[in-house]
Formats: sequence, C-alpha cells, structure tokens
Amino acid sequence: MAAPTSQVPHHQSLSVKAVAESCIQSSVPSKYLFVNDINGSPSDSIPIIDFSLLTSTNLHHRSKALQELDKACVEWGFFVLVNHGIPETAMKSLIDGSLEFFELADEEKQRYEPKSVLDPIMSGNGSMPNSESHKILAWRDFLKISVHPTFYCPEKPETLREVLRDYSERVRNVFRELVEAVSENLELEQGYMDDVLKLDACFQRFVANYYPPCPQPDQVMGTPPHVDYGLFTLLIHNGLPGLQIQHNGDWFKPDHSPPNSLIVNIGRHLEIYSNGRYKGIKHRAVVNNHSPRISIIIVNGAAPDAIVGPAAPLVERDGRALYRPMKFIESVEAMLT
Ligand SMILES: O=C(O)CCC(=O)C(=O)O
Ligand SMILES: [Fe+2]
Repeated sequence: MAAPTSQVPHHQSLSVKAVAESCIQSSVPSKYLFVNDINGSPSDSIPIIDFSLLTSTNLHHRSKALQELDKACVEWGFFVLVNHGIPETAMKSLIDGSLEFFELADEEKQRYEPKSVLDPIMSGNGSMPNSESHKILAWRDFLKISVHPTFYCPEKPETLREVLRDYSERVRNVFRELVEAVSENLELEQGYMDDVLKLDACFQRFVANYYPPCPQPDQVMGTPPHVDYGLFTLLIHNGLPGLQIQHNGDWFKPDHSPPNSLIVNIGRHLEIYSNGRYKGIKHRAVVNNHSPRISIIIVNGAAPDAIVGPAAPLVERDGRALYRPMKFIESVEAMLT
C-alpha cells in the first residue's frame, strides 16, 4: 500500500523512483515543489536536418543541407536529425539497459553516489548542479558515465557495457561529421576544428535520466532549465513527451519528431568556439503522471586538455573575442560547480 508522503524517510540518496513509488495517489514531498508554468507549445517549424544529405557526395544536396544546418544553428540552436544511420536496435538496447540500471536496488546505485562533478560514473537524484535552480530537487534519477576518451561503465547491469560502447562510438561518428559541417559553415579550413579541439580524444559523457510518473506533474520539474556544456548534445528517449526547448523566449515541444530521430542541441562550447554566432540553447524536461520517461543524452565536447576559445579566424574576422579561452575540462568543471 502507498505510504503517506510524510512517512517517506528522508535519505539524501533515496531515488526519486522510490519516492514516486511511495507517494502514488498522494502529493509529492514539498522539497520537489517547483512553482512554474510547465506548458510548452507544439511547433511545426522546428528544423529537421537530413544527415544523409549533409554527408552526401552530391555537392548540391550537401550544400543545401549545410545551409539548413546553419539556419537551424543560428535561429534555434536545436534541430532534429534524421537518416543518421544509427540503428533503431542500438538505441532501443541502450534505453533498455539504462532502464535495468534504474531498476537496481538503491544500495547498488548508491555505490556511484556523486562525490565531485566529474566523477567518471555517477548515479544520483534530485538536484541538478548545471541549472539556475540549484535549490529545487528535480523529479528524476540520473546515471552519468564518462565514455570517451576513456570508457567507463558500472558493473551492473551486465547488458549495459557493450551497448553503451557501441552507441557512444556511433554517436561519436555522427558528432564528428556534424563538426565538419559546422566547420565548413564557419568557413574554417577542412579539419581545422577537428585539429584544434583534438577530437580524436573528444570528451563524451553519457547521461540517462529516469523520470518516474508523478502524482502532481505540474508542480515539479524533471530537469530544470539549463544549457548543456560541450559542442553538441545528442538525445534520444523512450517515446514519451517531456523535453521542451526555449526559442525567442517561449517553450516549445519537439514532440512530433520522426521516429528514431536524434534530437540535437548546441552546447556552451560551440557558442564559445563560434564566437557567439551559434548560441547554447536553454531546455528543460517536464514529467507526466502515467508512465516512466527515460531520456538518454551524449554530450560531445573537445578533448579534455584542448583549449577552447573563439576560433582564431573568427576572432580575426569579427575583430574581437567574446569569450575567454580555457582548457575544456576545466571549463566544464566550472560550469557544473
Ligand atoms: O530529459 C530530457 O529530455 C532532457 C535532459 C537534459 O536536458 C539533460 O540531461 O541535459
Ligand atoms: Fe540538457
């Protein structure tokens, strides 16, 4: 039987999944309450980019796709990527493997309780350091894993290791093609961005978010508004709506993206590198009252030791640098703390 909210034992590490299970049909503990308008509008103008055209040998197709990509990056900082070549099975296996992790006993997950923001494996809940809303406990559990240049993985579930390795490598390949395309759009020499940012050793971090159903979905926040660090974040989910992105001050829901598409958003480091031509986009996730939602992101950045500042040719063109260069991993740490 569901325990009343007041009897939920206070434990720093109690997963939100466990909290949710204890307050079904009841109200959520006050530390999760978030006075907020969680509504977003659907939009049929969210850009869709066809990866197969972006990488096509047909120059006409490629150049048209490059223009669309540039427009999406300037106007939205966000787009839906189709025909990216990552098999549906690879995505599905990773979502299933992540779900298995969240279903482990809290004691097992607590082995990875965060001690510092860049721990290679972290499992936690509630607060989200990379947000404006430090004080609110988010209605989600998370698993964060560094997967490149060094690959880590929790011991359990055993199914996770290989699917995670496979998926992160596939995402890395898509990411590097996106970088090449952006590099061309920024009129940088071929391979320039790749060299400067040392992308052979690019930093990749996997984050799985588990949002349990919530009896009061309009009173909590799954993931508070934030901008991701890194160059590009690639996101997939288990088919349930929740993600919202900010565009011209309003919140939009990319709920009708084609099946198996990747949702891509620009992170803070692409904003820095492009000297502000492209902006890191603010987004958030809301929750529902009926089914668990899982989202999986891979944040893709520069090599940990690469210095990320505005690209030198852009600074020359623009006449000034709008951002200060910094070692990638140090700036990530600063952004997350
Ligand atoms: O759950 C989502 O759709 C968004 C998650 C997110 O933005 C993040 O983990 O950085
Ligand atoms: Fe995010």
